Amino acid sequence: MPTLVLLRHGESNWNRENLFTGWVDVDLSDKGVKEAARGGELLLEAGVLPDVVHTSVLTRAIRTAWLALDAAGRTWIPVRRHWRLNERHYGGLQGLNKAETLEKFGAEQFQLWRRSYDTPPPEIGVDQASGIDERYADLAPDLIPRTECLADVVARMLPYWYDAIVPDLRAGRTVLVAAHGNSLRALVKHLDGISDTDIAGLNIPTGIPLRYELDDDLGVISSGYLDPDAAASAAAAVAAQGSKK
Ligand SMILES: O=C(O)[C@@H](CO)OP(=O)(O)O
Repeated sequence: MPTLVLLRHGESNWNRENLFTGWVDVDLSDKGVKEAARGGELLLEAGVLPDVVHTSVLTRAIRTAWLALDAAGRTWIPVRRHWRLNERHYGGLQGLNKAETLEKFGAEQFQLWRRSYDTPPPEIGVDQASGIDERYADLAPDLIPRTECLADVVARMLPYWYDAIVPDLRAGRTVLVAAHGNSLRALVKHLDGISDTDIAGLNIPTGIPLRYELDDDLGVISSGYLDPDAAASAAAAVAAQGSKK
């Protein structure tokens, strides 16, 4: 029975400061480092030992994967990284404070940009796009986003799911995916068949492994956080981020 574990990176320095982050390569805060290690301890305690890990190309997910695997005694497993697991590109909101953005544009516009399925934030200019970062040097310029809504993330994430993650699951491996709030919301939407409307209410907490047991056709048999109480309160805190200065 294939097992898939989704792990959002630990708190980043910009999560701590309540800033929209997206593709900006922000590192973990001290609390995030601890959360990542705790995530690995939860894996160990639950006997969920990954055989392979997939991460985005952003430092906060890469470090989280390593810290969690270190705590679980699994640093030696194969690692694959891909930009398709990156956080949603937040366009012109990147670097802005969430509470100030809510105050300036109002709750409705804020929620549309932040959680609607198909309304992207304002686009950034070509010169500001992440193509200047060498980790994206081999990417066709057209593929480098200048903003994304969640529908865009689903569209760019799914090819990696089918091409790289599904084969590992079909081979019977326990697969860890260390990624981001919105790239994981896109994956959970796909796995659980959540509607375009209902996905607005789903928030993923930092550093708490979310385990899926899948059948041979990769349908979901069961899923749950390894620390459900902590996950519920942390997800509620993510949902409320607009009101936190
Ligand atoms: O800023 C971001 O990139 C994301 C994740 O931290 O934020 P939000 O939860 O508001 O989509």
